[in-house]
Amino acid sequence: MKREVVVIGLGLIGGSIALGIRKEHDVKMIGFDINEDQVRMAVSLGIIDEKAHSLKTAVATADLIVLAVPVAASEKLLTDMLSFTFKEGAIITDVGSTKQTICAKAKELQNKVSFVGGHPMAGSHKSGVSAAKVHLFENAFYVFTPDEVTSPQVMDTLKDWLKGTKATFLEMSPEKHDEITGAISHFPHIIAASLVHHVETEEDRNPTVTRLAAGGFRDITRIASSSPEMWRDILLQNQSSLLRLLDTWDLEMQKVRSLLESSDSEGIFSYFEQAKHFREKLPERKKGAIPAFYDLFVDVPDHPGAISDVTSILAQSDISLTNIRILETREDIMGVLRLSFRSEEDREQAKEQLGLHTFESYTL
Ligand SMILES: NC(=O)c1ccc[n+]([C@@H]2O[C@H](COP(=O)([O-])OP(=O)(O)OC[C@H]3O[C@@H](n4cnc5c(N)ncnc54)[C@H](O)[C@@H]3O)[C@@H](O)[C@H]2O)c1
Ligand SMILES: O=C(O)C(=O)C[C@]1(C(=O)O)C=C[C@@H](O)C=C1
Repeated sequence: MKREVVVIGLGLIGGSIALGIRKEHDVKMIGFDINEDQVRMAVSLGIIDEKAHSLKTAVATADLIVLAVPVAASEKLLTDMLSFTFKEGAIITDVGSTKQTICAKAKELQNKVSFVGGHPMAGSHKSGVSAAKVHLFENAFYVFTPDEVTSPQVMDTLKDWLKGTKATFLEMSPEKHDEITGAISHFPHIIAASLVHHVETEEDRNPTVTRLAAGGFRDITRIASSSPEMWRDILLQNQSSLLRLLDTWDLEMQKVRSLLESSDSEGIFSYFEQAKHFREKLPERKKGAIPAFYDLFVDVPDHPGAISDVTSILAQSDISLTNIRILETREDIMGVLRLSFRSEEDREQAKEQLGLHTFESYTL
């Protein structure tokens, strides 16, 4: 009999985790989602074998249960599970971007089943199972938040289940997790959304502002296209860290204001210089707060056929693209193509091949 895995929430992350598990384990993959379209899509993409008609029944025989729903829904599902029965030795884990509330709630299940909080720290602004990828977490950090009752055997079993994600596992307390992700993930999402609102306000004075909003603005606000439901829940569950970060952010902005008010040329230069140094010291190959995909930017002349020239070169070299996007940043002169690859190796190879055909390309 095959072992059974139940994934609750068949979206970007649930789908990618299911694919990662399937890569290394021959299991019966059962999916559950309140959105029937996502369930149908997950079946047709071969991500799950079948849908769970009743969550309670599916969970009762599962060896592994993965909660991959927005964090408030995870908290609610854990409450529902207080009346469920579980197979002996079963493990529940979640993938939520916050850990304290969920882990505290899961403690109530402690006498029935093992729970280990988890957070694969890579993703995308895209939602839904159609965006799921087996490589999504490759090289990313995957944080676990075991507690004092979690046995080493449970941790080993869970890591074995998830080894197909090719992520780097690490452990920390739920409190530390929320403090750190508050600073490097949750707060930046607030800033991205605020920047978009800021420009929207500016539109009243300057109606062309959105048409001209290009390069830098688009880069820094990509994550403002993420799921509002997911981010509402994250903010509410990491309220105290985020309120503290809003205070320190106010101080940061006051620092910039005073440099500008005093026309402190040297101070303004070193403000940017120090940020550049710190940014460049961040580990490049790891996923996480920094690019979730291996992107390459290619300058393309504005003439018909230029894009197909680029894709043909890649096809001839057997390099697969995971995404291609035209960035309208340099109207009428030169366009920029953003090509996304599955791995660093594919990106390097693409850069080399395009270079041989006089296409200039660069990474950010
Ligand atoms: N998107 C990211 O970049 C990212 C990265 C790491 C972790 N996470 C975390 O992963 C979780 C899922 O995020 P996602 O990006 O996959 O979202 P998603 O919107 O792609 O998928 C979530 C799915 O959960 C389903 N769902 C919602 N409530 C449910 C319920 N009560 N029962 C069953 N299904 C339910 C939705 O219908 C949807 O299909 C969130 O907790 C998020 O914090 C997200
Ligand atoms: O790349 C993105 O779009 C993301 O926002 C991914 C991101 C992040 O902030 O890095 C978002 C939330 C998750 O909990 C983990 C990863």
